[in-house]
Amino acid sequence: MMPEREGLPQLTLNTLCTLPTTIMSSSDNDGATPTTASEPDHSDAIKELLQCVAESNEEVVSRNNCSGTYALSESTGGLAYRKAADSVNAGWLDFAKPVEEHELAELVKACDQATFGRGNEDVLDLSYRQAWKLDTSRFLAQFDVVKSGLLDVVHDELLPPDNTSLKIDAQLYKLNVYGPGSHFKSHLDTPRSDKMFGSLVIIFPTVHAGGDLTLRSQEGASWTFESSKLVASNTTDNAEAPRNLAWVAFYSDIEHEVSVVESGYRVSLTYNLYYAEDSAPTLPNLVMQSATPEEAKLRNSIKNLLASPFVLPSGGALGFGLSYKYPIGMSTDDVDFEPITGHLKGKDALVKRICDSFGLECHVRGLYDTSNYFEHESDSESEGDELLTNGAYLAEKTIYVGAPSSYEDDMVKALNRGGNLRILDPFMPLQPQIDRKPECDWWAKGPARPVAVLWATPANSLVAVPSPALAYGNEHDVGWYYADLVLVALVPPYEERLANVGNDA
Ligand SMILES: O=C(O)CCC(=O)C(=O)O
Ligand SMILES: [Fe+2]
Repeated sequence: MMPEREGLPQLTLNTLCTLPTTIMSSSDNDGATPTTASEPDHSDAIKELLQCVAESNEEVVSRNNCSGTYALSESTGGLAYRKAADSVNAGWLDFAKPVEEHELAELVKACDQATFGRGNEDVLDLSYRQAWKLDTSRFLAQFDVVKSGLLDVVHDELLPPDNTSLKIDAQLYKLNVYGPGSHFKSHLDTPRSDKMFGSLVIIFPTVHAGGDLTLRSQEGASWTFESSKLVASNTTDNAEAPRNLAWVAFYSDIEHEVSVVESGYRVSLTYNLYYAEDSAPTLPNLVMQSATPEEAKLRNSIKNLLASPFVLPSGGALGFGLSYKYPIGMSTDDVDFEPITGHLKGKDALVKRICDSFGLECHVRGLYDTSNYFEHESDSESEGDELLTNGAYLAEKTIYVGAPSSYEDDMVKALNRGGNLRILDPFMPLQPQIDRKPECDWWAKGPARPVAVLWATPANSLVAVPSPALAYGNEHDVGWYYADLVLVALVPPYEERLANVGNDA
């Protein structure tokens, strides 16, 4: 069942990184009291260090796709399909040889119109998507994605280099045919599991024009996969030459669209890419061998931040708004964000790798803020001895709130659980910590610990709540949604972290 969450106000955290006028002083201050205006003010220095991390993070270009071609042979280009759902009559196409347009028109006759997911339903809207599809129950392709070796390339290009035992499970999803006028407007691919990270499309060699796939990164950069050209090189000339299919894999939360097919037919297979069940966690402290200059700069800027005695002298946390979105199960039970920590994508994985190398403990968390939800004053006492406090939290699990009437109690209680962190005044992130000497075991049971959080890269938003109006996917699935999350890197007190920061491994 879909949780009722639409009633929750969406807060913006634009002011989250605003620096206060009073801040803690250097390590000789035990952090118990804010400094006054007469004491040295290091806020500009800290601001600059944070700015440098944010800027170098923006400069890092991490891969969100990979692509190529694959030469078909006699036994890998065949496609059998049932002519109708209730018919035993089958059609046969061999893409290793030239395929005539009328054969593809026959295939289209066997297909259904492709729908797409909008909110909670599959809709047929030809202005948004015009294409045909066959479900996997209706066709059999000779092409074997595992034997092709293609997943090994995807593994090398899109999975974190420090997670060598992570395997890819590719699930065949649909056969699609795009004919003249077909297209698919901008969308994200619907998440179908918390293990799903990517999409793979293979395009068979057929003569067609248009139907290119454009991907748009979060940073606004776009890249076009001209599949029509990649397969054209050998669809027109020598009938005997080996024929290549074109393939592309990308993170499925990347916005993408298929341009209008101008002529001919574009036949594709789509796969959903998952982390295989037995995937092992990330290896700690593995150092990148081939960091790009931008990656090295990011590492250096984080190092400079940690090496400053003015930055979180008694410890705290660095917060990084993640660049990618991650699928979360739609459930009335709490869903743990922690497994995502070992499955970060691209640039997000890089940030974690750098923090790991400086000995910072990293966790993916959801950012929730109750400070503006409720009218009553914060710090209300409730059952037991727990102090329930309104404010911004880094939660280890999703917070499910039931009926609107109980938002307040449910949210505040759930957020004040042990394992969560309460951000010390998010609008004054440099305030000294309440606890002078934070214990190492910050995730131990008990009420949420207050912690000073510096935002190295801004949080995009609070944990995204499912919003049907915004959810456009390739076929709807009620079970999952994409969430905006944050990476929290726990920063030990200045003296304790110095050894690791000095270590330039
Ligand atoms: O065919 C393509 O290139 C992409 C198709 C697509 O985005 C989808 O099926 O979700
Ligand atoms: Fe898609």
